[in-house]
Amino acid sequence: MNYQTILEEIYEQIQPELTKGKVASYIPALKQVDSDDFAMSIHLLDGTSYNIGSYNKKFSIQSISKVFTFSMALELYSTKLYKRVWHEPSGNPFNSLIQLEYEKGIPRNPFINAGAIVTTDTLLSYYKTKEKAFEAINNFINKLCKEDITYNKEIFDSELKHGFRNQALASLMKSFNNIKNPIENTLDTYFKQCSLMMNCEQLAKSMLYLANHGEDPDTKEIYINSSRAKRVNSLMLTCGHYDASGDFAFHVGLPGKSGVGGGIVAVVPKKMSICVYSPRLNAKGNSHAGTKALELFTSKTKLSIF
Ligand SMILES: NC(=O)CC[C@H](N)C(=O)O
Repeated sequence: MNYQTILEEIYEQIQPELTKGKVASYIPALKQVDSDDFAMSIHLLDGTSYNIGSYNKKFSIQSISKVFTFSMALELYSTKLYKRVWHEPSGNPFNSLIQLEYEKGIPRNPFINAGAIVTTDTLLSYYKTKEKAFEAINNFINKLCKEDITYNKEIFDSELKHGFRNQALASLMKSFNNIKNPIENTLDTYFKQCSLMMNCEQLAKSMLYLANHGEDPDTKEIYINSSRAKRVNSLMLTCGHYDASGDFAFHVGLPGKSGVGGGIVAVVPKKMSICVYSPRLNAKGNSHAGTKALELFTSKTKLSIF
């Protein structure tokens, strides 16, 4: 299959979609992007990669970071992690508080904000300080993408200043004793992981371990064991797009994870990983053109898992 030609076709067909949707503004610093931007990268297990658009441009990975922190926490805590965060779709927006009150502070899954905050809290307990916890997260991703990435201080500060809902989620969970560290330390680490900056090519490369049973196809390093890789992929499929996860599975048919920075990563098991970027979001907080581009990709290649 000629993947470069497929990317070129998608690039052409996606143009009318690039002006639809809205860039996230509830974190003010996220607004400072070229709103009609588009990029897509594919990384195959044999190391070959294909790119189109502004694939070298870094953006804030936001909730895509939740895939990395969940992988790390699962490796450290195994099934004990599920006592503090479940593995069911929430059917609610990513920053919703309602279900959390009913369900006594146990978030539905690690890919909504509440679940990701708990996951980060478990890493903080393990690494003891917020500096060491963030360093471990940053190093984990550096290793996966084989480059040193950094966080954007302006985006981090903006989220810290405007993250009222996340503070509410963390406080509510603390009241149920499901946050073990001081809230400010857990949120500091969570906001930093969200403000990590990566480009499409780096993100696609970083996801390869999930297309390969948890193992780096290049170095053979095992990041997570194969049954845990299965768990991460299945949660990406069922929960990776919040209350649009069903819609994403319906139209795209791949495990995927979005972030409000406009990125989406997707995994074609045993074949490749993909990243697409376009900052305008649909009503559910997922990249509008990014979702459409992935739908075009699986339609053209028949590489959906279904
Ligand atoms: N969906 C997202 O990407 C949300 C992440 C964002 N940092 C938040 O907590 O609101």
